Amino acid sequence: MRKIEHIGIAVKDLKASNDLFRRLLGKDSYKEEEVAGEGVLTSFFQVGDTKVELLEASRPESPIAKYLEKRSEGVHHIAFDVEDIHAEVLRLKAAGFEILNETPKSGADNKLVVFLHPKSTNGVLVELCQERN
Ligand SMILES: CC[C@H](C(=O)O)C(=O)SCCNC(=O)CCNC(=O)[C@H](O)C(C)(C)COP(=O)(O)OP(=O)(O)OC[C@H]1O[C@@H](n2cnc3c(N)ncnc32)[C@H](O)[C@@H]1OP(=O)(O)O
Ligand SMILES: [Co+2]
Repeated sequence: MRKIEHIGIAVKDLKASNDLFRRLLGKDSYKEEEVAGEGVLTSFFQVGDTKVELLEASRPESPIAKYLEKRSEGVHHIAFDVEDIHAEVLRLKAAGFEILNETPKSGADNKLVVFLHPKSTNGVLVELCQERN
């Protein structure tokens, strides 16, 4: 794990939350991107060498929709930047962590991503991100 790549925040209304974070951070989002496979609309703010990722559900069965059915808006996951996502999956699996998708899938912002189940990570949903070449 090289650094925290982003903090994912589940929101109900991406436009309203973009405005709020623009006022909070004093800067605009640098990218909005839909990840259809994940059922999310994302918006990214650069903060030093890490990012805030706002996430709105793009369809009812999205993990974000399910999350918001049970909870209020807020921090949804922590993403770590890794150099070799395949090696990290093997390392973490051997260390006893539950990997939700052993085969990396396409994420936002030109990444390959893997998620770990929060029950094996102290209740925090963890995402691994590797920059696509
Ligand atoms: C990839 C695009 C983008 C990017 O960065 O590039 C993203 O970040 S997309 C983010 C959205 N996608 C995901 O979150 C994918 C991984 N998530 C999942 O597979 C599910 O959400 C899962 C397995 C974490 C939970 O799904 P499930 O259907 O099991 O939901 P439950 O409500 O039944 O929860 C079971 C259990 O887990 C706890 N939980 C659920 N979500 C979270 C969370 N975000 N953080 C911490 N804990 C979470 C929930 O409280 C339940 O615990 P329990 O003790 O049983 O109540
Ligand atoms: Co994320």
